Amino acid sequence: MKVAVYQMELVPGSPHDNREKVKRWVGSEVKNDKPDIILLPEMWTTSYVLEELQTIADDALEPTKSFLSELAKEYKINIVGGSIANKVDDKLYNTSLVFDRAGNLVYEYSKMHLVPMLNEPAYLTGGKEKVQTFELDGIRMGVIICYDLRFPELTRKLALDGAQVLFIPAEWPKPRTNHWVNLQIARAIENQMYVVSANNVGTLNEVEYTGTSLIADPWGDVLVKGSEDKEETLRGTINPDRVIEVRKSVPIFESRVPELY
Ligand SMILES: O=C(O)CCC(=O)C(=O)O
Repeated sequence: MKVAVYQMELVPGSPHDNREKVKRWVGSEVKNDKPDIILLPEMWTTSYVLEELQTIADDALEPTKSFLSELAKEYKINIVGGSIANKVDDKLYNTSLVFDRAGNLVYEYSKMHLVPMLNEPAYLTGGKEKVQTFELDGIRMGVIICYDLRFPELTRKLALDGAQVLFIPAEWPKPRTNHWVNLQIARAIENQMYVVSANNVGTLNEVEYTGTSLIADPWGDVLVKGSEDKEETLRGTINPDRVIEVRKSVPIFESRVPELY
């Protein structure tokens, strides 16, 4: 399964411009070498303009849900649509949308861990639904959003439910780059799964975002890593046999004793 990640520089506060950017990017990536699945960053329609979100967020996932569904259908590709600011009954959620090649919404997840360091709880509401895995082209996968990466029990739950691939849309700031990179590799090693992330780049309100999106394999080897400051595309391949191979050679899932911890 071929993956393309959009490490994107967002246009703050302009969902229309960001949707146009994504449309152009998908068009050119498909022409270059058609991926099976694409990944976008966190809050890619609006960027991190928390104070403006009440006016510019999607309304019950629209219009971005229809936009991504049409893109998936037109190009016959799977889309892990990063996440978007989503208003439901005046509450704002940070919601990820996943589409199959026919444009069907196969999963949605609202970020459950809100970031105190960025004052997110003052603006956003945490998702309350239990996490689930989803399947695309016969491969079981999961998605978490940015700060969720710091909670290993969340990713472990997805792995125990059969996920072989973890997607992470993010808007992760530069001062904590080492946490961003090392925690992703840790999640790949401890769960013996692929980790595929899309962070953004650029600066907003004096916060610099750190790029370094990556694709790590189930051994924890980084197959490809983005720069810290350039918009770019990362490409890699997911091979489910590699997950099985690694899980056989170091059988941690068989060695667990969860009744003791
Ligand atoms: O955990 C961090 O250091 C950054 C998290 C973050 O920026 C986010 O969840 O949007």
